[in-house]
Amino acid sequence: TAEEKQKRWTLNDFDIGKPLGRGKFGHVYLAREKKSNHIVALKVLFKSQLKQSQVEHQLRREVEIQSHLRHPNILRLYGYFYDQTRVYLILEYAARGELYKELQKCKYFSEKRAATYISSLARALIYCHGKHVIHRDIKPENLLIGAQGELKIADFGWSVHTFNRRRTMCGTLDYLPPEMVESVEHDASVDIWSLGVLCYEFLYGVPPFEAKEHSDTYRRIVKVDLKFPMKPIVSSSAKDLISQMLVKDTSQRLPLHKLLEHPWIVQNADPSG
Ligand SMILES: COc1ccc(C(=O)Nc2ccccc2)cc1NC(=O)CCSCc1cnc2[nH]ccc2c1
Repeated sequence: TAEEKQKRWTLNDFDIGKPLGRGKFGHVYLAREKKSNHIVALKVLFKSQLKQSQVEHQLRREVEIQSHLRHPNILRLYGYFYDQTRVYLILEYAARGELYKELQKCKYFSEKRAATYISSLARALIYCHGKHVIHRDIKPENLLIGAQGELKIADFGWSVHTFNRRRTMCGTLDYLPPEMVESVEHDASVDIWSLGVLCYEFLYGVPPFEAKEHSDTYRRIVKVDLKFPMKPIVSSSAKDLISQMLVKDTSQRLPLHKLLEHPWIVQNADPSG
């Protein structure tokens, strides 16, 4: 609400619960806001670590970006506060946890589940691109599952406004499109490539360009060395969609709104997302 928006939060406003995980810059705890009993995830970041990694400006930009994003498939950042030594992010709590753990457990997803996830992510990315935000780091580790089974894009550690594109290498190579691996200018179409990689991994349980060595993954990405295994059985319609997203020429990648009209999505995605 509006009053929650500008309220000055302090640690005393929350009961702290179990640890939810440990990020690069700090720990995340389940927490309950005392007055409303609202369950949230409280991410604690150490100022000292932010300073030594020179990411304070990035955190400020991210909080700025997040405060304008409202979408059912994007994890909310409700607010933040700080004390002498720490910065606290008040984040939405995704009750069904981390997607990559679910993917490890199931090995791979059914076509209906994969299509439902991909279409909800496409709608979230269309929303972000409409606000000139490209995410650039769509991978299973950055996705959480809400109480109704809906997917939430959860980590904006690398989202940037399209006008100030940066060429930092972020995390694993598997999800990076050729133009980022070759470190040339890139735009919102990087998210289409990553969504194609994600769709492949949802259906096969491994990313399309996986290789033992980084150098081999790099070679496979820039060559777009896309192969579909015989197992598990995947419909040709799904392969057709993936082949239209994993295209080297960024202008030839299937636009996100066209993805939502693709037969595989129309026939398999649950509209409620
Ligand atoms: C909108 O989201 C975020 C916004 C900002 C940042 C962030 O740390 N930015 C940063 C930090 C330092 C330097 C620069 C930028 C992180 C997130 N998101 C997460 O960290 C997701 C997991 S924490 C939440 C959460 C929820 N629900 C769960 N259910 C199970 C586990 C779990 C875990």
